Amino acid sequence: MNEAVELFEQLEFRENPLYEKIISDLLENQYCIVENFFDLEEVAQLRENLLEQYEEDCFKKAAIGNKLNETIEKAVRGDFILWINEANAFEAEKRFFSKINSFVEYLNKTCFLGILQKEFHYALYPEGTFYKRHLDTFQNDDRRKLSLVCYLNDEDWKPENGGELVIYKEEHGVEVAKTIYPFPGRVVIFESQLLEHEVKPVKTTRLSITGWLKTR
Ligand SMILES: O=C(O)CCC(=O)C(=O)O
Ligand SMILES: [Fe+2]
Repeated sequence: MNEAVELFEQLEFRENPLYEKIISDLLENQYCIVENFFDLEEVAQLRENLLEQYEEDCFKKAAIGNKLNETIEKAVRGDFILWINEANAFEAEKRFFSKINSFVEYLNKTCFLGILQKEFHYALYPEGTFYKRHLDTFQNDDRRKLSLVCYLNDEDWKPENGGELVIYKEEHGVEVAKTIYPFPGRVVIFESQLLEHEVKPVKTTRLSITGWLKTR
């Protein structure tokens, strides 16, 4: 790289307190909860996009495993998903990706994680559905490094609605369960290959975007 450009890039780098907090939480706990990563206006627009496409029948029953190993298994997960294509994204989705991309760029500058790819899908859990305890990595694919879940529920979403995310992790040799409610605007980030987790049965339709930051 040209020296002037390199110097400019160094000068341009600004420490971001929010991203630094996420990174230190991830290093310490393997997961991190970020409140208001998206504001309620952004959440409302993404929710609208989700529901419109759901009503147009664009969603499909989520499967277990990747495309080489696809089995629909209602006993394991009951959500419906739609992959989001960044190349022909709606306005709200473009803003979503620009926030995600800025975070990824920061990660790559500061953590050498080598995130080169990402994939995100909308998810809708109808009443009565759940996702049993699992790890977000497939037998034939270990490229997923970080899982991100962005909740798109309504502002008046209540804990009685169920659908908590429970993350299982080891602390001082014992397993502890961390219960995380899907409040709107909240984003949960965790190490895809390390932390098992589940979605408890949902009592009211539960909306989210889930995605993975991947190497290669
Ligand atoms: O929606 C959540 O809280 C977690 C979803 C999940 O574990 C997954 O899609 O792999
Ligand atoms: Fe998962």
